Amino acid sequence: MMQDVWTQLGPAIAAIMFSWTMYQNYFPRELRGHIRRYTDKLVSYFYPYMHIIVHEHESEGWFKRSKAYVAIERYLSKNSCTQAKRLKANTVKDGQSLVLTIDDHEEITDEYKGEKVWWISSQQAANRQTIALWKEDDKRYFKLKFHRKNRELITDSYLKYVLDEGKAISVRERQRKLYTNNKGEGGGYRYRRWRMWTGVVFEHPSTFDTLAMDPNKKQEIMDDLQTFSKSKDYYAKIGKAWKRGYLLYGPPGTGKSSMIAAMANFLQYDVYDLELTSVKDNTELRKLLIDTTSKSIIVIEDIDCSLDLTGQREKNKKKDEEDNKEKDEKDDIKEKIKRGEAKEKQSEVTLSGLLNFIDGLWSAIGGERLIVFTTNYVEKLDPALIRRGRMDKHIVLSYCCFESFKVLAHNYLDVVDSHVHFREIRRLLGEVSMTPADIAENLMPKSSKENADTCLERLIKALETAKEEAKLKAEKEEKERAKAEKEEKKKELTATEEAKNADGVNEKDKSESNGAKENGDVSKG
Ligand SMILES: Nc1ncnc2c1ncn2[C@@H]1O[C@H](COP(=O)(O)OP(=O)(O)OP(=O)(O)O)[C@@H](O)[C@H]1O
Ligand SMILES: [Mg+2]
Repeated sequence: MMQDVWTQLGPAIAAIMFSWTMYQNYFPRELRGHIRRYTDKLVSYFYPYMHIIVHEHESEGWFKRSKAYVAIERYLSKNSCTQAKRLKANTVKDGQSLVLTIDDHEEITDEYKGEKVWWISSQQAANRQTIALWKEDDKRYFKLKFHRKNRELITDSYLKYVLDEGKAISVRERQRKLYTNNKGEGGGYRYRRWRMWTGVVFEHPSTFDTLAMDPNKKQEIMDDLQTFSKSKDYYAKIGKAWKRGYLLYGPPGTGKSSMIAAMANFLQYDVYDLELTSVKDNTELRKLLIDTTSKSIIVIEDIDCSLDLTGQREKNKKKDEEDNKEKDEKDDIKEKIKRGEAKEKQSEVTLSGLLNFIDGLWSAIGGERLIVFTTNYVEKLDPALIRRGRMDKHIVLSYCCFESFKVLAHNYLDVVDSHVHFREIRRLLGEVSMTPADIAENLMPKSSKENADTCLERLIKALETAKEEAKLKAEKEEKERAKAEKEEKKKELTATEEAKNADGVNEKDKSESNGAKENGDVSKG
């Protein structure tokens, strides 16, 4: 039976193929175009579906894959595993993981607002007859098929949704990087631009869960970050560049750097750690800014040490003074060169250059960026640098409170909620200041024999020692203060006595001179 069917079908197929070849070879091109147009029209009467094609490579920039194609590929990878029978694996994250997507000529179904659409992955064979310098690959494309009645839904919102989702998946799954700027020396512009930032894989394990701080404050920061990352339209509406400045300040070891890592992990951002002292001048600073990508945190640690900002400001004000100083410096450098001990040239970045970096016209390029400054001495910074709008949120990270300690005890020792030593620790933390870094060091088991009890006991001892030291220091300071006060009083007393004596002498001189005057007058009289 089956054999009969094939026997009849064989010649028919052969005839169709023959006619097709004849048609392709002998019909004039223009005529074929007309025929195609009319057949398409005819088909569209009976066939209610429409197609949109997205090519892998756009005509210009042949070597670069189309961003839309890549986004669609990522979007489809969500459904491909469950629907497609043949999958294609692409490596991402520098070869560390695979993204599965539909293979050529596979079809998967998607649903949007209750309407069905179909995605087909296809390829068009390359023109093998062309003589080219490189071997031309087959041209891949995605074909989106949908019902005519959904035309507006698909073109107005579905395509945007697919692209946004695809991009979001790429961002979520990308290998995040930690960049640092290179010293801008040597080479032409191209060379320097190529190597403006050097990146390594960002793998800091700090998260908001591991960060010890007041839970309410922590939640507030997380909410702030979350709101920022979702406020693209809002920022556009109020006419502000989509960026936010954070100033983190507090004593060393209170978690400023740890918080930056936690922020990056929370928002899935890259980190650009900017070493200001290596930046040659304001122009290079601007180039560095332009070279950063969206969804990133630009960090300047210890901003007070990076530049002599107050000095720079005064410099601007007192230009004459500066000119003289510069001359002296130049003479000094010449002298040093003579002696062969000239140091590397210092950064010429100025406060106004930095202010421009934070909120000048160029800062809006790229969007979705956090700028974070850290410092141990907030009072040293120029108010212009940290005013709201530049540094929108000021966060103080301070000594460890009991709530912060509980987070550390949980993380380091798996002690949840309570322990017999907690009362004592709570009392001591109320009396003495210790940084989370010091607390953490005491809580960390140093050998396999140590357990939660021994670590907490060590912490109590350390807190008691710190309390004793603080007491001794306070006593010493009090003594010094009393001594200084005493000396001050003594000085004041001597000064008043000297003044009194001087007054006495003056009075005497006065009366003597008056006496002489009177005598003179009398003698005159
Ligand atoms: N709030 C905190 N929560 C959890 N761990 C902390 C905290 N603060 C400090 N630590 C621990 O102490 C170490 C040092 O902290 P970190 O480098 O974040 O301090 P810092 O404030 O940046 O100090 P510096 O001002 O010296 O740069 C971290 O590796 C971390 O283990
Ligand atoms: Mg730090």
